[in-house]
Amino acid sequence: MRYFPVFLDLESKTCLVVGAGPVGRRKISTLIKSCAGTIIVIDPGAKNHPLLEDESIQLVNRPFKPGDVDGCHLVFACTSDHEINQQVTRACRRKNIWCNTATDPDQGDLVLPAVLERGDLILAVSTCGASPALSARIKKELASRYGPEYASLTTLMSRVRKHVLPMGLPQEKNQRIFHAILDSNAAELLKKGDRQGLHRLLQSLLPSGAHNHIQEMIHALF
Ligand SMILES: C[C@@]1(CC(=O)O)c2cc3[nH]c(cc4nc(cc5[nH]c(cc(n2)[C@H]1CCC(=O)O)[C@@](C)(CC(=O)O)[C@@H]5CCC(=O)O)C(CC(=O)O)=C4CCC(=O)O)c(CCC(=O)O)c3CC(=O)O
Ligand SMILES: NC(=O)C1=CN([C@@H]2O[C@H](COP(=O)(O)OP(=O)(O)OC[C@H]3O[C@@H](n4cnc5c(N)ncnc54)[C@H](O)[C@@H]3O)[C@@H](O)[C@H]2O)C=CC1
Repeated sequence: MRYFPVFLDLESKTCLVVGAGPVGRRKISTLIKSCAGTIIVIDPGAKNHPLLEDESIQLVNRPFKPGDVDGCHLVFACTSDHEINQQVTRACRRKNIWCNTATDPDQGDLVLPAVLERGDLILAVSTCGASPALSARIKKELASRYGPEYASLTTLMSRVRKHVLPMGLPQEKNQRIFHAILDSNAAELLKKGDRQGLHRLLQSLLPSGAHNHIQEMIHALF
């Protein structure tokens, strides 16, 4: 495997995006959504884009200088100028800072996947730089297979787990319960908005000790 797949917790981390064109803005948008701490954006020509008005953004309207990477945990070089992106990656390398580059992936430390977000279910597709168009295509296919009901299914499964694990059943029994829900039509019931159907389904699949938590498990899923 050319790259190590991972999900980063960026809360309270400082991230820098150099270049706020369409490509840089895609990175900024994901950073805002994943609650990164401070997001510094450097671009001499950054226009008044609504994205850049987010309170987590510190916009710097001038060209990049190597010292800009100081104190950053993660840096994105997103200008369309290879030489500038190389200056960014070199500055990061000198300071051991993780760097992504939009123009010369091999010179950076990480590449970004195409991301489908369904609440806490995140489907990320990468071709390790081989074909971003293929990643985007597969993401689109996944979006039609895994609709918005999968955000609710993920919440439901997390709540079921939270109630079932403390019951102290053998691990195989827990596994059987979780897989039985996933093998059922739970996703379809969520999609159809069939609250009573889901309640009945959980009653038939969960151990009786968890039955008094079913209301709580399905709360606000519809
Ligand atoms: C290596 C990587 C570096 C990185 O940015 O981390 C990189 C590099 C490059 N992309 C280029 C082109 C395109 N990139 C896209 C789209 C996306 N590119 C993304 C990631 C990555 N792009 C990383 C590898 C990901 C992987 O391997 O899967 C996505 C998944 C995520 C994101 O950017 O947030 C996002 C999908 C968003 C979505 O739909 O979800 C399209 C769009 C399309 O099809 O519409 C095109 C045109 C079609 C094509 O060229 O395929 C070029 C050539 C530019 C030129 O021609 O000058 C380079 C440079 C090079 O390859 O040298
Ligand atoms: N990784 C990816 O997903 C993709 C990467 N690309 C590559 O990414 C590059 C950037 O794409 P776009 O955003 O469309 O380009 P763009 O040209 O629209 O935006 C680049 C931004 O960088 C800024 N910039 C220029 N010099 C700078 C400096 N010295 N310091 C700070 N900012 C500076 C510009 O003002 C501009 O706003 C393209 O050249 C392309 O090769 C293209 C498509 C997808």
